Amino acid sequence: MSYQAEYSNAIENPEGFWAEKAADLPWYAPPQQILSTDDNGIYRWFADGEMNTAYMALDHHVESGRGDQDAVIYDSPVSGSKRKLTYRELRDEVAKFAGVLKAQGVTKGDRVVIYMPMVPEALIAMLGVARLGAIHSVVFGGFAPHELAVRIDDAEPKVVVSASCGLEVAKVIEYKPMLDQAIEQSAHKPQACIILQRPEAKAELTEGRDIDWVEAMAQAEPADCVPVKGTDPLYILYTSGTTGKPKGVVRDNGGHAVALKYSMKAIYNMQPGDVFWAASDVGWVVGHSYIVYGPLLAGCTTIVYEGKPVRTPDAGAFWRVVQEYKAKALFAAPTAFRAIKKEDPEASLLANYDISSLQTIFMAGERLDPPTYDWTVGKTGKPVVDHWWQTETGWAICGNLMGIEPKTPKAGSSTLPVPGFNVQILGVDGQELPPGEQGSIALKLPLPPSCLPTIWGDFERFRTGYLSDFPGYYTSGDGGYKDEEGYVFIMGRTDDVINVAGHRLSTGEMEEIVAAHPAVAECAVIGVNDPLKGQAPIGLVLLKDGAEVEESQLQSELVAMVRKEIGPIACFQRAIIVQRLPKTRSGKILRKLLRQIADGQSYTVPSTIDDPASLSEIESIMDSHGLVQRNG
Ligand SMILES: CCC(=O)SCCNC(=O)CCNC(=O)[C@H](O)C(C)(C)COP(=O)(O)OP(=O)(O)OC[C@H]1O[C@@H](n2cnc3c(N)ncnc32)[C@H](O)[C@@H]1OP(=O)(O)O
Repeated sequence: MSYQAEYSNAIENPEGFWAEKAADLPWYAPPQQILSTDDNGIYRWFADGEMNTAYMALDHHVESGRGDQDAVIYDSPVSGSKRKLTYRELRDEVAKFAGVLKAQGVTKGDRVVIYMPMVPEALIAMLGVARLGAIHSVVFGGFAPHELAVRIDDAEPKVVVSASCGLEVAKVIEYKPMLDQAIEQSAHKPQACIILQRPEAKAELTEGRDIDWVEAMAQAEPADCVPVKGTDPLYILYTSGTTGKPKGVVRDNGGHAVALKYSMKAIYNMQPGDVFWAASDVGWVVGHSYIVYGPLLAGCTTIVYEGKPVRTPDAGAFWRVVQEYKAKALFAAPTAFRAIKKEDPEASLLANYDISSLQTIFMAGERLDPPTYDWTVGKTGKPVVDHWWQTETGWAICGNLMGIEPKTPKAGSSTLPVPGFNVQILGVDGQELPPGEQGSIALKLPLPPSCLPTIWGDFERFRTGYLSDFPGYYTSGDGGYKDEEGYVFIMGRTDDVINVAGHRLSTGEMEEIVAAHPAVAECAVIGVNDPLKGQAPIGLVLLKDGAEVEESQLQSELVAMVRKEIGPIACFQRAIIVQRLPKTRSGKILRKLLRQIADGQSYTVPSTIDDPASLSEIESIMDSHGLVQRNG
């Protein structure tokens, strides 16, 4: 089948196309209703199908003879441990953990928050929740207590699952005190917390609320899979929006399973039994889709890696893991390869390893810049596939379909739309733009299976945030263009969301934190180009009249505040004092112009500017602080 035939089939006959893909999964009752609309008027997939995602990902494989195959390989250079679980072992652990949750009263539709490091128990917890037809919400371990509290209040979990600690390079991060602080801050109180004690730190358990993972598992009765409808939620995953309140992206069980199973073959060219490695974290959508559900639904072996691309112990870490487990596909964010390139520019450590099992390197999570693309292709000799997707979709919108018809790649492009996604570049008037012209990237409805049907508890936010800019389309929030051959080039966000080391963050939220400093009258936080992390946030701060504070003192206080409220992953390290911020006559800060100045790009002064002199003024302050990049 050619790419074109597959793509046209999915767009022209979506119900037939996805009915066929759904038939590739073991439903309890196969869906008769393939595409329908819900009470909000949103397209939904497989509404009347009956299924259980954990059954499809585990029990089904054991029943069909895959029980002795490795399901999960855990490799943790930071703790010095390795462990393998077969499909049978994983199924049994998951059934027992589902029993632990059931004993706490967790039933279908209940929420369970999971705040865990990269250990197999994180997957066991996720799949255990899915087994009961409950809804998990995994919170990335790099988030601070405040972020966890916001998510606890929104998801209102019956139970929280966590660990005593996470392990970063040469440091132990105690999770349990952060969980305690979060629960103290949140209005909603979970009735129980299940805590995995790790040898590197022992957590104090709160009497009457906290339960020891090992003790609970020892007493647990395995629980059976609970059937759910295709449209019942499997998980909520929070992602940054333009304000401080994250958006709870809701993922259906049915569409998710169908899309991920399809993607494992079509995009990643994986067969049952192959080893797939997504070097991400279960706290991100890449981790949900391609550390946990995609590989397991497809009968592959997945690698859970608790380490970094560098410093664990060196920049050969990725090549070592590929060699040791014969990984066929490696999926990571471009920032990981920039980190390797920085420490080992000639990739000389690669010569120590045999990476012949590796067929393709996949990258996503942020824009893949052409120098990183060229370096990775040049040094590894492997095809590199840049693919573009979002937490909201759960899988790739554009990519190079390695299992259908690999296309000639173009550096800077995520190749072509994936079957099911009708990708269009729209101008401000909603009209499709010709090749080469940059505009908003919009997806014509219906979206294919797995894409979000709502924001948890806030349909209106979903409607206004995604569906109201261009009627009949989903607005991605990313801008870009297509070339004459239809290749899609993603150029970056059109809103105030930034991407730091593959972590999607809100500058609006950082502004709220910075503005809370007693000396700050007003501020703008912008994302500027960063050679390692892709983007980095910087704060431009206007002091209150009479406020007396040294710039360096203010900077360290603001850095500490952002770190405390959001977490270390915000990488907020620079803040400078300015005399005024460039604004329109109606008082809107010209953030895009500030970004262009910092990135050394040419810019057009808008006719609506209040005072054009404010631009040269701010440029000279930013320049004097080394915050203006000189290109070329
Ligand atoms: C396609 C849809 C999507 O976009 S899904 C999102 C995909 N994104 C990803 O997979 C993320 C890719 N990025 C990474 O894996 C890391 O950033 C890599 C490249 C490995 C670099 O790691 P690192 O050197 O730690 O830098 P960083 O910027 O990530 O971390 C900054 C500070 O945060 C800390 N941190 C990080 N992770 C955790 C964690 N799980 N728990 C606790 N702390 C964490 C780091 O230690 C670092 O702290 P510090 O500032 O040094 O004190």
